[in-house]
Amino acid sequence: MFRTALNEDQRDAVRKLVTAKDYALLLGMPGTGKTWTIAFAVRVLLARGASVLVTSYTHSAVDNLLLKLIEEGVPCLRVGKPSSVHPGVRPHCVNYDGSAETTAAYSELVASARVVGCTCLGVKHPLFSHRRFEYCVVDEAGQISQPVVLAPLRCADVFVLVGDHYQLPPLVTSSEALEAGMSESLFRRLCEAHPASLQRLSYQYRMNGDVMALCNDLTYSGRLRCGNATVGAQRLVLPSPAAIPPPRSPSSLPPQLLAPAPVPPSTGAVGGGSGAAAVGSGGGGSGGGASGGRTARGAVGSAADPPGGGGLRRNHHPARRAWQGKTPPPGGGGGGGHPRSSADAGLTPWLSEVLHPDRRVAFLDTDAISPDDGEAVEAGRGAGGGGWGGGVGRPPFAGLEVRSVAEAGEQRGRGTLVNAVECDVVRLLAWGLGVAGFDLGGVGVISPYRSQVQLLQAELKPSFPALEVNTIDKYQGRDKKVIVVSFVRSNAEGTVGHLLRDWRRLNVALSRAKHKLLLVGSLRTLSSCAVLNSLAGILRDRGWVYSLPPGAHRMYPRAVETQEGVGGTGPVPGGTVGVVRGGGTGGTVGMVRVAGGTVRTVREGETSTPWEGPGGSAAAGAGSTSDGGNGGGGGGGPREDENARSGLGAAGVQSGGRVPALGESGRGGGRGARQRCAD
Ligand SMILES: Nc1ncnc2c1ncn2[C@@H]1O[C@H](COP(=O)(O)OP(=O)(O)OP(=O)(O)O)[C@@H](O)[C@H]1O
Repeated sequence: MFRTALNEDQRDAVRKLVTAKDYALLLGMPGTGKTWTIAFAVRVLLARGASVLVTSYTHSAVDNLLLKLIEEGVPCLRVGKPSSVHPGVRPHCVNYDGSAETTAAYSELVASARVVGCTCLGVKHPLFSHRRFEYCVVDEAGQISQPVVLAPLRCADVFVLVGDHYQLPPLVTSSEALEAGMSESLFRRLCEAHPASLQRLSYQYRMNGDVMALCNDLTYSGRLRCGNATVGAQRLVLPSPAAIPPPRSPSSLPPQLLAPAPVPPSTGAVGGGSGAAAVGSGGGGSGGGASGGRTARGAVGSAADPPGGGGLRRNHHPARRAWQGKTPPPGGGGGGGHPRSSADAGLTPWLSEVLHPDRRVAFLDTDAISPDDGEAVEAGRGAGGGGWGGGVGRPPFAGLEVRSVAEAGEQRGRGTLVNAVECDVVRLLAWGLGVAGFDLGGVGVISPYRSQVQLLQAELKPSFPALEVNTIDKYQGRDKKVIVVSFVRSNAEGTVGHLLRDWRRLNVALSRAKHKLLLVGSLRTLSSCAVLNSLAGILRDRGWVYSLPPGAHRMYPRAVETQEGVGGTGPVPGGTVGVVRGGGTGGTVGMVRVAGGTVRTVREGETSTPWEGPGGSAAAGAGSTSDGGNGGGGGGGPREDENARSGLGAAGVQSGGRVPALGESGRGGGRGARQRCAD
């Protein structure tokens, strides 16, 4: 009867859901098949003659479930504006064909449907005033506030809440509402009050063994398991790894390389190379199979590291040479064969190293990139003579405050927080993946800060349109083969901010990658916060910290070139320049904060006039707190600078900053302010 094969946990879950007398709870860790299981349970209920209301907070979550049901041939009715509904579900929208010409006919459609899908807020539609269902299934229930979830629950005799309260809680921005406990979902409350009603799903089908081990160590205490050995062994496959050229010192770049070059295609091999067989095959790595991450730890630390050892700290150790030897020789591969100067000889081929398929998780530490001793600055200056965008302390934009990259990794404006060095590193990673023939549609770049997302989008999308850049919050429920996280925070004071201190946001960020997880940040800064220090400890223990060499973000000439053409798209409004930089290509780029927190890159020489460029309003994106699903939920998003957030309370960290183990309440976190400024 059913095509879906369930694992043991999923079978237990279906049993629990269909036999519930009043309610049941399903806690599904990332990628454990919640949608898969609910769809199965709904079909069982239908076979027993029941009716089911399928709901969630966002349109995308409702449609995700309906798509699965539609795929299985289940007749569904969708209530909601067709323009907000997934195209695959649209034909199932109520009265989509226009055949119901009267209100009575319209109501009859809803009254007779056995499976109806609608957002929680959509249930306020008059069509639901007389309609009752035997069951109501709420997906992503851990993210829905109590007043919102009550609306659909009152339409049914039995309800099922599905979620994971180890991921982000409901978004609440009002401090009054927070004090009243509104950031705690009903799902969480019931899980804690009535654990007997709870069924857990533990077998995940998303992350490879190393990514899963990281989530297990930090959040799930080893309870997350691989659904099968194939999932555990997944790794990046690069069609042409040898096409990644060797690094160059920016000072040695020949002038012809400073002209714009074609952007590598997002798919297909670029250049040749013979290293593919060496690095693209085999299912090695660790943590595969169905064992928990903790038990695999010892093995992971040794066997999973690429030959030559993982981790930056060992970067210059002779033992690493064997692995480095897999990268193309100087001048080889698809790098264009430009002659390398003697200054290039000792450079670490970090891009080839971190993109090596055996390195399935890596923290790329930026601390050595711009050391205070000026070493990196030396590397960053060079051809073009502009150094860091016209020189430290020399504002190229009259009347605008300038902060130089050399002074701090992060740059703050009023309401914005960006890190241009991280942006450069991410650009190189995307470029390297593209050069190696990887489809960039399989890459997601995420950051906690909306302004960093805007910077990344402005600088990366023109060159790499297939790449998806978004906030961590918006990525909940999503996955990609490769995930790159830009942490942003890098400062001498060790200030991390509320967004990153929320372990649930961190958990979401770490659990999105299927084949490769690359974390970009300042380990020194991040280690000053308890939760992130735990993460740093785990990464160090496993040998997954890779220290980027000085000047790393400027080493690969082709990628430096991609900066060209991504600058300003309109006149510069008044505001604060967060960062000014050059890169030796003659096109100095600056960051400008404009009203509403929107950040634009601009070119030297542009004037401070009101913004009229494409993309319209400077306030676009600011203050929006939902994914476009339903609105509501708490007004404008908080600003991203820490000052603006002060007074909102501590977010999501239990006493001592420890991440609560599975089964612990973590209530301190739940009561804390949720700073989803990124949304
Ligand atoms: N029993 C199973 N056997 C094989 N594959 C499965 C099984 N259950 C789920 N999957 C696969 O696991 C993947 C994740 O499933 P699903 O989207 O239902 O997970 P989820 O828990 O809803 O994910 P998220 O964490 O994004 O909410 C899907 O590709 C699905 O096909």
